[in-house]
Amino acid sequence: MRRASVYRYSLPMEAGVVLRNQRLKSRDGLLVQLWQDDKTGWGEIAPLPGFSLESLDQAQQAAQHALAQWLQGASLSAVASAFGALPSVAFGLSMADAELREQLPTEANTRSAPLCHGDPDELYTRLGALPGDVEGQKVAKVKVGLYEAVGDGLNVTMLLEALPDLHLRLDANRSWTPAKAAAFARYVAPALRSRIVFIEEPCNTREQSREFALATGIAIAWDESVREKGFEVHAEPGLAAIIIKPTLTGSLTRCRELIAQAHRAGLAAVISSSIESSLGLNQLARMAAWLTPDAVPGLDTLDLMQSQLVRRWPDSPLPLITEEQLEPIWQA
Ligand SMILES: O=C(O)CCC(=O)C1=CC=C[C@@H](O)[C@@H]1C(=O)O
Ligand SMILES: [Mg+2]
Repeated sequence: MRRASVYRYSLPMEAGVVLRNQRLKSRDGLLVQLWQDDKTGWGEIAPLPGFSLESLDQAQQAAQHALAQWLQGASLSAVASAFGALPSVAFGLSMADAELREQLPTEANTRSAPLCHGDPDELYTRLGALPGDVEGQKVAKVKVGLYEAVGDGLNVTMLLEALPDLHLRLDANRSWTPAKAAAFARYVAPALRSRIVFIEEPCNTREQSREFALATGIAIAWDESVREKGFEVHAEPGLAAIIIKPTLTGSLTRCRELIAQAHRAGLAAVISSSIESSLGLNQLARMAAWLTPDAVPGLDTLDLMQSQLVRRWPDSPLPLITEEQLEPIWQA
């Protein structure tokens, strides 16, 4: 016997979370729970405002339609894979299905790359205490491109000089012109550059980012590009990794395809958050342990929220909203 429930959640965010010039006051999304005989599985469908093209209402309609088909006996992974245009729905349904069918291993990699912001002294203490990854490397992530490029260069230099075993991932979200990117690099000594694991999308265009990598010796990673029409994974000089945000990318099958392509091309694949709740983040951490065991995932976004949802994230002090506190908005 099959049963399904859909829940809608709205989690208050910390004041001041701004995404692509838009203040995000709450993170809104859906949880889907499936039952079949004595088994159950959860999935999260949470289109990210400013990034996802689908709205939450569209996602909810599509999810309910798909679940109705599943209840009639259709395979959910086949139905989910058909939602190419609604990646958040494809991802959430495919994860619920994978949990139900016990295909998603339970071991999780919750040791993600910390997102660095705020007071430098606090940052040194936090990064100094950071455990190493499988290769013993300490990896943290710093956003750049929000203020002056020269300031970013100085800040990165300060961190790398203060912590000799630190490796940094940087993320510019395509915000630099070639001149600004060059100004940044001028303030990072060549000897320090190899400890920049990569910088995600430094420039406005892919071509400019490639030129930046070649000119500076600083490796780059594709993030936004991975979700653009016609993108194909290829090894390229200066390219170190692709970033995969499953909520923005699609079904588990689609994500696995991209990860396999990256690995075949000799690139790292980094699973990263689209600011999911603690339930979604836990599932991403399980995906990371399973499919990208050599890459520390980018999942340090729970602190942007004021509570956890259904499943706890290790060591998080945030209060938990439990399953019993959720009211289904749809059941069949
Ligand atoms: O990749 C990570 O380590 C965390 C996720 C992260 O940085 C982001 C998630 C979602 C939207 C963006 O603001 C941001 C990004 O720019 O990649
Ligand atoms: Mg980014």
